[in-house]
Amino acid sequence: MVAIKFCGLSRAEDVEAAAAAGARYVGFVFFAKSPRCVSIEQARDLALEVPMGIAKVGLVVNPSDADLDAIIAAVPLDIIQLHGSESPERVAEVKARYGLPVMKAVGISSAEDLPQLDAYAAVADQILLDAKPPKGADLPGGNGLAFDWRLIAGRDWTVPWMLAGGLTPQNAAEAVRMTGAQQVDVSSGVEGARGVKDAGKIADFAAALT
Ligand SMILES: O=C(O)c1ccccc1NCC(=O)[C@H](O)[C@H](O)COP(=O)(O)O
Repeated sequence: MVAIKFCGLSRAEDVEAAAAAGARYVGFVFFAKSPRCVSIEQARDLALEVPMGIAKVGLVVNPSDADLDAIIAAVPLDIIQLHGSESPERVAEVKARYGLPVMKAVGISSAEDLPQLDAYAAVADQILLDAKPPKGADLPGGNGLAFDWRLIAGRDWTVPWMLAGGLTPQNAAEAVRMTGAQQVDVSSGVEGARGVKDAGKIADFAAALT
C-alpha cells in the first residue's frame, strides 16, 4: 500500500478529507509567499484535529532557529520538512536541536541533481524528491510540476523516500509504477483552485492508488 502525504492543508475540512482518504501524513506550510501558508495558531488548531496514526508534518523553507522554536513550541508536529536550500549540516543540526524526524526535500530536474540525495539520506530521516522549481518561481515547491520519473526508475536510498511534484489522481498510479515509490506527496493535484483543497480530488487521488 502506497503511503500518501497530502500537503498544504489549511482548513479543518481538508484534514477530515485527508483522514477519510487514508492519509499517512498531512502537511502544513509555513511559508509566507505560499497560497497554502498557515499561521502558527491555525496550524496548532488543525494539528489538534488530526487523528492518531497520521503524521503531522510542518513544512518550512530555510528556517532560522527562532522560526522553528516558535512553531515547535506551539504546534504538535511529528516531522519537520525542510524545503529550502538547507545543507546536510543544517539538516543534522535541526534534527539534533528538536529531536524530531526531519524530511529533506530535494529538487530534481536532471541526473545531475541525484548525487546530493545520498548526502541528504545520510543525515535526514526521509528524503522527498520533488520537481525543481522553474527559475524565478515564487515557491520552492507546490508548483504542480512533475520531473522526469525515468531519472529515478529502479532507484532506492538508505532512508525512506517520497515522490512529489505534479502528481494528480490521473497520473499517480503511473508515477508509482514507473518509480517504485512507496510514498507519495501531493498538493496542487488535489486542489479545486490554487491553494484550496478539494475533498473529491483528495478521495480520487487515494482511490487511484488502491
Ligand atoms: O505547497 C507549497 O505552497 C510550498 C511552498 C513552499 C515550499 C514547498 C511547498 N510545497 C511542498 C510540498 O510538499 C508539495 O506537496 C510538493 O512540492 C508537491 O507539490 P505539487 O507539485 O503541487 O503537488
